[in-house]
Amino acid sequence: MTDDAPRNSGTELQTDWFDTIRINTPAVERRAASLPSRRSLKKEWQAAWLLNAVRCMDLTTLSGDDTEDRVARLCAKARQPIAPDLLDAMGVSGLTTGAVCVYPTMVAAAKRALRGTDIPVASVATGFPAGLMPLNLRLAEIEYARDQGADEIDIVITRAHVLQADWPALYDELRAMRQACGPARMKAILATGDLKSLENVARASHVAMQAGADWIKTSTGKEGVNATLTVSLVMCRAIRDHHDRTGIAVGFKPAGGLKTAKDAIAWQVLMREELGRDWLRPARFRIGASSLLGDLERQISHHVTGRYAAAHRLTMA
Ligand SMILES: O=C[C@H](O)COP(=O)(O)O
Repeated sequence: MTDDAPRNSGTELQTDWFDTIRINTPAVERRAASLPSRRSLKKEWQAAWLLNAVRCMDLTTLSGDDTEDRVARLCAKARQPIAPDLLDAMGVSGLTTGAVCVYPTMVAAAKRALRGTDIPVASVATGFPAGLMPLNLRLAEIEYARDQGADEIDIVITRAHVLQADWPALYDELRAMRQACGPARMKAILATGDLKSLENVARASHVAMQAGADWIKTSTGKEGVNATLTVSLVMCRAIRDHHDRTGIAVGFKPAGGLKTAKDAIAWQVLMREELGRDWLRPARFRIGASSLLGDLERQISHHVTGRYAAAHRLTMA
């Protein structure tokens, strides 16, 4: 999969774009809650959205007991996420996931396992998930992952800069990370569950985009609260505002807790309603998930065969 979105070269820090932002939290929460039911998808349309969720997925393993064998199995799944007979029945071929996402020391194994495909390898870095390491070491970790062959780097921001409203510190740090990424694209993980308010989510989103993040991502998956439709709505509106001001299209990645096909549909409805069809492509939308693929397979199998396949029939992620 070639990523056709131009890089986000960033802008100067522009705090006036967000420092007076106020968010009507109840209204945002009501809008977010309405999203899952906003589109009653007909059967064949629902199957198309399920397939789209697969091609936009960063198939992820970020566990302390990860091994090269597990990464190789994950990559085999990324190459063929849905059984060929099911795809044939739908007239689809060549479906892969959007990327594979691993720890830096697993990047080389992932690159080997994906040889011959154009599936990108994403690597977390910068002291994932807390990010509390000296900056020089965080930058070195980015460089290590890049040199191992990572095509995308998922960095984590320093939450304290947001909680203390130290926007220059956050911007400068993200600029340095963007520089360390070199040719690799940068996703900025905002760890929204740690940011205390929706205003802070919006502000951190703007600073990350101004600093040159190619995507903004909700969560590491390790916070107490990870991706929600409410924070995702706020981030998508920030993306839209940034695009209106600059013409730069920054991508969005919800991560952490997306487990079911219903989740995958709900977030795609959000993207369609808030940002439009162009944001339903892997270049601008990724779902960070370690177990979502299993339910997508089940639902796709049900769409094709009319029954739920037994677990052993599906090579779950
Ligand atoms: O993107 C990375 C997340 O850790 C995935 O979270 P999950 O394991 O809840 O799917």
